[in-house]
Amino acid sequence: MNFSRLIKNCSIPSRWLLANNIRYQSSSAAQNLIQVDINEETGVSVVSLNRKPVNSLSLELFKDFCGVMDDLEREKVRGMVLKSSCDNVFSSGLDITELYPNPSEERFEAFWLWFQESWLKLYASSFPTVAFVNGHAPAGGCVFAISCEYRLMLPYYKIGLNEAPVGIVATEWVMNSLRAVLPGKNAERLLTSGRLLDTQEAFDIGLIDQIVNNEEEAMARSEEFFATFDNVPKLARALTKQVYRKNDLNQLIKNRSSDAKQFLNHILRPETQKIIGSYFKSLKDRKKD
Ligand SMILES: CCCCCC/C=C\CC(=O)SCCNC(=O)CCNC(=O)[C@H](O)C(C)(C)COP(=O)(O)OP(=O)(O)OC[C@H]1O[C@@H](n2cnc3c(N)ncnc32)[C@H](O)[C@@H]1OP(=O)(O)O
Repeated sequence: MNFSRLIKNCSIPSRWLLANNIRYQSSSAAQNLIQVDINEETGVSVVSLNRKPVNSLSLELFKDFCGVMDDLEREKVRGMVLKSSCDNVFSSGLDITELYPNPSEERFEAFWLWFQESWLKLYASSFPTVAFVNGHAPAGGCVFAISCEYRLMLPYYKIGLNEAPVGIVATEWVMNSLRAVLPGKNAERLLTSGRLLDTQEAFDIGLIDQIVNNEEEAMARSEEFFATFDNVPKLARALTKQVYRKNDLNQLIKNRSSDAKQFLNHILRPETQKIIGSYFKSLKDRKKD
Protein backbone atom coordinates (compact mmCIF):
# COMPACT_ATOMS: atom_id res chain seq x y z
CA MET A 1 0.00 0.00 0.00
CA ASN A 2 1.34 3.38 -1.00
CA PHE A 3 0.94 5.55 2.09
CA SER A 4 2.31 8.72 0.54
CA ARG A 5 -0.25 8.55 -2.24
CA LEU A 6 -3.05 8.05 0.26
CA ILE A 7 -1.83 10.88 2.43
CA LYS A 8 -1.71 13.11 -0.63
CA ASN A 9 -5.36 12.28 -1.24
CA CYS A 10 -6.03 13.41 2.29
CA SER A 11 -4.51 16.84 2.79
CA ILE A 12 -1.25 17.35 4.57
CA PRO A 13 -1.53 20.67 6.33
CA SER A 14 1.62 22.60 5.57
CA ARG A 15 0.89 25.48 7.89
CA TRP A 16 -0.97 25.79 11.16
CA LEU A 17 -3.97 27.08 9.34
CA LEU A 18 -4.92 23.86 7.62
CA ALA A 19 -5.00 24.23 3.89
CA ASN A 20 -8.51 23.57 2.65
CA ASN A 21 -7.24 21.45 -0.16
CA ILE A 22 -9.40 18.41 0.18
CA ARG A 23 -11.97 18.80 -2.51
CA TYR A 24 -15.18 17.93 -0.81
CA GLN A 25 -17.25 15.41 -2.60
CA SER A 26 -19.78 13.79 -0.38
CA SER A 27 -19.04 10.09 -0.45
CA SER A 28 -22.52 9.38 0.78
CA ALA A 29 -24.86 12.11 -0.34
CA ALA A 30 -27.80 9.72 -0.30
CA GLN A 31 -27.19 8.80 3.31
CA ASN A 32 -26.65 12.32 4.61
CA LEU A 33 -24.25 11.17 7.32
CA ILE A 34 -23.70 14.69 8.59
CA GLN A 35 -26.35 17.38 8.83
CA VAL A 36 -25.32 21.00 8.85
CA ASP A 37 -27.48 23.86 9.91
CA ILE A 38 -26.00 27.37 9.76
CA ASN A 39 -27.89 30.10 11.61
CA GLU A 40 -27.58 33.12 9.33
CA GLU A 41 -28.31 35.51 12.18
CA THR A 42 -25.76 34.26 14.69
CA GLY A 43 -23.25 32.74 12.27
CA VAL A 44 -23.24 29.58 14.37
CA SER A 45 -23.26 26.22 12.65
CA VAL A 46 -24.81 23.13 14.21
CA VAL A 47 -23.24 19.96 12.85
CA SER A 48 -25.12 16.74 13.65
CA LEU A 49 -23.61 13.30 13.24
CA ASN A 50 -26.32 11.27 11.58
CA ARG A 51 -25.22 7.69 11.04
CA LYS A 52 -28.01 5.63 12.53
CA PRO A 53 -28.36 3.85 14.85
CA VAL A 54 -25.36 4.86 17.00
CA ASN A 55 -23.06 7.11 14.91
CA SER A 56 -20.32 4.54 14.65
CA LEU A 57 -17.50 6.24 12.78
CA SER A 58 -16.90 4.80 9.31
CA LEU A 59 -14.59 5.82 6.47
CA GLU A 60 -17.52 7.50 4.68
CA LEU A 61 -18.50 9.46 7.78
CA PHE A 62 -14.92 10.72 8.26
CA LYS A 63 -14.71 11.82 4.62
CA ASP A 64 -17.99 13.68 4.90
CA PHE A 65 -16.93 15.24 8.19
CA CYS A 66 -13.74 16.59 6.59
CA GLY A 67 -15.77 18.04 3.74
CA VAL A 68 -18.07 19.78 6.19
CA MET A 69 -15.13 21.20 8.15
CA ASP A 70 -13.69 22.59 4.90
CA ASP A 71 -17.05 24.17 4.06
CA LEU A 72 -17.28 25.78 7.49
CA GLU A 73 -13.74 27.17 7.18
CA ARG A 74 -14.68 28.67 3.81
CA GLU A 75 -17.94 30.07 5.21
CA LYS A 76 -15.97 31.61 8.10
CA VAL A 77 -18.60 30.56 10.61
CA ARG A 78 -18.59 32.20 14.03
CA GLY A 79 -18.62 28.86 15.82
CA MET A 80 -19.60 25.22 15.51
CA VAL A 81 -21.70 23.04 17.81
CA LEU A 82 -21.09 19.33 17.24
CA LYS A 83 -23.93 17.04 18.31
CA SER A 84 -25.71 13.84 17.38
CA SER A 85 -29.04 13.23 15.72
CA CYS A 86 -29.19 9.65 17.04
CA ASP A 87 -31.25 8.91 20.13
CA ASN A 88 -29.17 8.53 23.29
CA VAL A 89 -25.81 8.23 21.55
CA PHE A 90 -23.41 11.05 20.65
CA SER A 91 -21.13 8.55 18.91
CA SER A 92 -20.33 4.91 19.69
CA GLY A 93 -16.75 5.39 18.47
CA LEU A 94 -14.99 3.76 15.58
CA ASP A 95 -17.17 1.44 13.58
CA ILE A 96 -15.96 -1.93 14.83
CA THR A 97 -16.70 -3.47 11.44
CA GLU A 98 -13.82 -1.31 10.09
CA LEU A 99 -11.52 -3.14 12.54
CA TYR A 100 -12.98 -6.64 12.61
CA PRO A 101 -12.83 -9.27 11.17
CA ASN A 102 -9.38 -8.76 9.59
CA PRO A 103 -9.99 -5.61 7.51
CA SER A 104 -8.32 -5.32 4.12
CA GLU A 105 -5.14 -3.24 4.28
CA GLU A 106 -6.38 -0.87 1.61
CA ARG A 107 -9.68 -0.07 3.28
CA PHE A 108 -8.16 0.13 6.74
CA GLU A 109 -5.38 2.51 5.72
CA ALA A 110 -7.84 4.83 4.03
CA PHE A 111 -10.10 4.61 7.09
CA TRP A 112 -7.27 5.48 9.45
CA LEU A 113 -5.91 8.36 7.39
CA TRP A 114 -9.37 9.94 7.16
CA PHE A 115 -9.77 9.49 10.92
CA GLN A 116 -6.47 11.33 11.39
CA GLU A 117 -7.60 14.00 8.93
CA SER A 118 -10.90 14.50 10.76
CA TRP A 119 -9.03 14.96 14.02
CA LEU A 120 -6.57 17.43 12.45
CA LYS A 121 -9.36 19.51 10.98
CA LEU A 122 -11.36 19.56 14.20
CA TYR A 123 -8.41 20.07 16.56
CA ALA A 124 -6.95 22.91 14.48
CA SER A 125 -10.16 24.55 13.25
CA SER A 126 -9.91 28.32 13.07
CA PHE A 127 -13.41 28.79 14.52
CA PRO A 128 -14.47 27.98 18.11
CA THR A 129 -15.91 24.51 18.65
CA VAL A 130 -18.38 23.18 21.21
CA ALA A 131 -19.28 19.52 21.65
CA PHE A 132 -22.85 19.06 22.81
CA VAL A 133 -22.60 15.49 24.10
CA ASN A 134 -26.27 14.59 23.83
CA GLY A 135 -25.79 10.87 24.36
CA HIS A 136 -23.16 8.25 25.19
CA ALA A 137 -19.66 9.08 23.96
CA PRO A 138 -17.34 6.11 24.35
CA ALA A 139 -13.92 5.82 22.64
CA GLY A 140 -13.89 7.62 19.28
CA GLY A 141 -17.03 9.51 20.40
CA CYS A 142 -15.03 10.90 23.29
CA VAL A 143 -12.14 11.72 20.90
CA PHE A 144 -14.50 13.97 18.91
CA ALA A 145 -15.70 15.63 22.12
CA ILE A 146 -12.25 16.29 23.60
CA SER A 147 -11.00 17.72 20.33
CA CYS A 148 -13.53 20.55 20.66
CA GLU A 149 -12.75 23.58 22.82
CA TYR A 150 -15.76 23.33 25.12
CA ARG A 151 -17.96 20.42 26.20
CA LEU A 152 -21.61 20.41 27.31
CA MET A 153 -23.30 17.16 28.26
CA LEU A 154 -26.77 15.92 29.06
CA PRO A 155 -27.21 14.03 32.37
CA TYR A 156 -27.12 10.25 32.75
CA TYR A 157 -24.87 9.39 29.81
CA LYS A 158 -21.37 7.90 29.71
CA ILE A 159 -18.16 9.27 28.26
CA GLY A 160 -14.57 8.08 28.23
CA LEU A 161 -11.79 6.34 26.39
CA ASN A 162 -12.52 2.64 26.80
CA GLU A 163 -10.00 1.49 24.18
CA ALA A 164 -7.85 -0.58 26.55
CA PRO A 165 -10.65 -2.96 27.63
CA VAL A 166 -11.60 -3.35 23.95
CA GLY A 167 -8.02 -4.46 23.23
CA ILE A 168 -6.98 -1.23 21.50
CA VAL A 169 -4.12 1.00 22.59
CA ALA A 170 -5.08 4.64 22.19
CA THR A 171 -2.69 6.37 19.84
CA GLU A 172 -0.48 9.23 21.01
CA TRP A 173 -2.51 12.04 19.41
CA VAL A 174 -5.63 10.75 21.16
CA MET A 175 -3.74 10.68 24.46
CA ASN A 176 -2.47 14.20 23.82
CA SER A 177 -6.00 15.49 23.18
CA LEU A 178 -7.07 14.06 26.53
CA ARG A 179 -4.03 15.47 28.32
CA ALA A 180 -4.95 18.90 26.94
CA VAL A 181 -8.30 18.67 28.75
CA LEU A 182 -7.43 16.83 31.98
CA PRO A 183 -4.50 17.10 34.36
CA GLY A 184 -1.94 14.32 33.71
CA LYS A 185 -2.80 11.79 36.38
CA ASN A 186 -6.54 11.82 35.71
CA ALA A 187 -5.88 11.43 32.00
CA GLU A 188 -3.59 8.46 32.57
CA ARG A 189 -6.05 6.76 34.93
CA LEU A 190 -8.91 7.24 32.52
CA LEU A 191 -6.86 5.75 29.69
CA THR A 192 -5.36 2.80 31.54
CA SER A 193 -8.61 1.79 33.26
CA GLY A 194 -10.73 2.50 30.21
CA ARG A 195 -13.50 3.44 32.62
CA LEU A 196 -16.51 5.27 31.23
CA LEU A 197 -17.64 8.14 33.46
CA ASP A 198 -21.20 9.26 33.93
CA THR A 199 -22.03 12.89 33.26
CA GLN A 200 -21.62 14.00 36.88
CA GLU A 201 -18.25 12.24 37.28
CA ALA A 202 -17.06 13.68 33.97
CA PHE A 203 -18.01 17.16 35.18
CA ASP A 204 -16.35 16.62 38.57
CA ILE A 205 -12.95 15.80 37.05
CA GLY A 206 -13.22 18.49 34.35
CA LEU A 207 -13.72 16.26 31.34
CA ILE A 208 -16.80 18.27 30.49
CA ASP A 209 -17.33 21.95 31.19
CA GLN A 210 -21.06 22.15 31.93
CA ILE A 211 -24.03 19.87 32.42
CA VAL A 212 -27.09 20.99 30.49
CA ASN A 213 -30.61 19.63 30.67
CA ASN A 214 -31.77 20.03 27.11
CA GLU A 215 -30.82 21.24 23.65
CA GLU A 216 -32.17 24.74 24.21
CA GLU A 217 -29.91 25.18 27.20
CA ALA A 218 -27.00 23.72 25.24
CA MET A 219 -27.47 26.27 22.47
CA ALA A 220 -27.70 29.12 24.97
CA ARG A 221 -24.48 28.01 26.74
CA SER A 222 -22.74 27.58 23.38
CA GLU A 223 -23.77 31.10 22.39
CA GLU A 224 -22.28 32.42 25.66
CA PHE A 225 -19.05 30.57 24.90
CA PHE A 226 -18.84 31.98 21.36
CA ALA A 227 -19.64 35.47 22.66
CA THR A 228 -16.46 35.40 24.78
CA PHE A 229 -14.55 35.75 21.49
CA ASP A 230 -16.66 38.47 19.90
CA ASN A 231 -14.14 41.17 20.69
CA VAL A 232 -11.12 39.13 19.68
CA PRO A 233 -9.86 39.43 16.09
CA LYS A 234 -10.63 36.11 14.37
CA LEU A 235 -7.15 35.57 12.96
CA ALA A 236 -5.44 36.27 16.28
CA ARG A 237 -7.79 33.83 18.02
CA ALA A 238 -7.27 31.12 15.41
CA LEU A 239 -3.50 31.41 15.37
CA THR A 240 -3.33 31.46 19.17
CA LYS A 241 -5.33 28.23 19.29
CA GLN A 242 -3.27 26.59 16.56
CA VAL A 243 0.08 27.58 18.01
CA TYR A 244 -1.10 26.48 21.47
CA ARG A 245 -2.06 23.08 19.98
CA LYS A 246 1.01 22.97 17.73
CA ASN A 247 2.91 20.20 19.52
CA ASP A 248 -0.08 17.87 19.52
CA LEU A 249 -0.77 18.60 15.85
CA ASN A 250 2.86 18.24 14.87
CA GLN A 251 3.18 14.92 16.61
CA LEU A 252 0.60 13.46 14.22
CA ILE A 253 1.50 15.45 11.11
CA LYS A 254 5.08 14.16 11.28
CA ASN A 255 4.02 10.57 11.91
CA ARG A 256 0.92 9.93 9.83
CA SER A 257 2.22 6.92 7.92
CA SER A 258 3.89 5.28 10.88
CA ASP A 259 0.81 5.90 13.03
CA ALA A 260 -1.36 4.14 10.42
CA LYS A 261 1.10 1.26 9.97
CA GLN A 262 1.44 0.79 13.69
CA PHE A 263 -2.30 0.67 14.23
CA LEU A 264 -2.82 -1.69 11.30
CA ASN A 265 -0.21 -4.08 12.71
CA HIS A 266 -1.85 -3.88 16.10
CA ILE A 267 -5.34 -4.48 14.73
CA LEU A 268 -4.29 -7.42 12.57
CA ARG A 269 -2.59 -9.30 15.42
CA PRO A 270 -4.58 -12.48 16.08
CA GLU A 271 -4.77 -11.67 19.83
CA THR A 272 -6.22 -8.21 19.09
CA GLN A 273 -8.69 -9.65 16.58
CA LYS A 274 -9.78 -12.18 19.17
CA ILE A 275 -10.41 -9.54 21.86
CA ILE A 276 -12.28 -7.22 19.49
CA GLY A 277 -14.27 -10.19 18.18
CA SER A 278 -15.47 -11.28 21.61
CA TYR A 279 -16.21 -7.67 22.57
CA PHE A 280 -18.31 -7.20 19.45
CA LYS A 281 -20.09 -10.48 20.11
CA SER A 282 -20.86 -9.39 23.67
CA LEU A 283 -22.34 -6.14 22.30
CA LYS A 284 -24.63 -8.14 20.03
CA ASP A 285 -25.48 -10.71 22.73
CA ARG A 286 -26.46 -7.99 25.24
CA LYS A 287 -29.61 -7.48 23.22
CA LYS A 288 -30.64 -11.12 23.48
CA ASP A 289 -30.49 -11.17 27.32
C1 LIG B 1 -3.97 2.73 18.20
C2 LIG B 1 -5.00 3.70 17.92
C3 LIG B 1 -6.26 3.67 18.70
C4 LIG B 1 -6.64 5.05 18.77
C5 LIG B 1 -7.83 5.39 19.36
C6 LIG B 1 -8.94 4.71 18.77
C7 LIG B 1 -10.13 5.44 19.07
C8 LIG B 1 -11.20 4.84 19.23
C9 LIG B 1 -11.36 3.37 19.22
C10 LIG B 1 -12.83 3.03 19.14
O1 LIG B 1 -13.64 3.91 19.00
S1 LIG B 1 -13.27 1.39 19.17
C11 LIG B 1 -15.03 1.43 19.36
C12 LIG B 1 -15.34 1.39 20.78
N1 LIG B 1 -16.77 1.59 20.98
C13 LIG B 1 -17.43 1.07 22.00
O2 LIG B 1 -16.86 0.37 22.81
C14 LIG B 1 -18.91 1.36 22.10
C15 LIG B 1 -19.71 0.15 21.82
N2 LIG B 1 -21.14 0.45 21.86
C16 LIG B 1 -21.85 0.59 23.00
O3 LIG B 1 -21.35 0.53 24.09
C17 LIG B 1 -23.33 0.81 22.83
O4 LIG B 1 -23.68 0.47 21.53
C18 LIG B 1 -23.78 2.27 23.11
C19 LIG B 1 -22.95 3.28 22.33
C20 LIG B 1 -23.69 2.56 24.60
C21 LIG B 1 -25.27 2.41 22.65
O5 LIG B 1 -26.05 1.44 23.29
P1 LIG B 1 -27.52 1.13 22.74
O6 LIG B 1 -28.12 0.13 23.66
O7 LIG B 1 -28.24 2.40 22.49
O8 LIG B 1 -27.30 0.51 21.28
P2 LIG B 1 -26.81 -0.97 20.93
O9 LIG B 1 -27.98 -1.85 20.86
O10 LIG B 1 -25.67 -1.36 21.78
O11 LIG B 1 -26.21 -0.73 19.45
C22 LIG B 1 -27.05 -0.67 18.29
C23 LIG B 1 -26.37 -1.44 17.18
O12 LIG B 1 -25.14 -0.79 16.86
C24 LIG B 1 -24.04 -1.73 17.02
N3 LIG B 1 -22.87 -0.98 17.48
C25 LIG B 1 -22.74 -0.29 18.61
N4 LIG B 1 -21.54 0.30 18.69
C26 LIG B 1 -20.88 -0.05 17.55
C27 LIG B 1 -19.60 0.27 17.03
N5 LIG B 1 -18.74 1.06 17.68
N6 LIG B 1 -19.27 -0.24 15.85
C28 LIG B 1 -20.12 -1.03 15.15
N7 LIG B 1 -21.37 -1.36 15.58
C29 LIG B 1 -21.73 -0.86 16.78
C30 LIG B 1 -24.55 -2.72 18.05
O13 LIG B 1 -23.84 -3.91 17.99
C31 LIG B 1 -26.00 -2.86 17.63
O14 LIG B 1 -26.03 -3.68 16.48
P3 LIG B 1 -27.24 -4.72 16.25
O15 LIG B 1 -27.24 -5.65 17.43
O16 LIG B 1 -28.48 -3.88 16.14
O17 LIG B 1 -26.88 -5.43 14.98
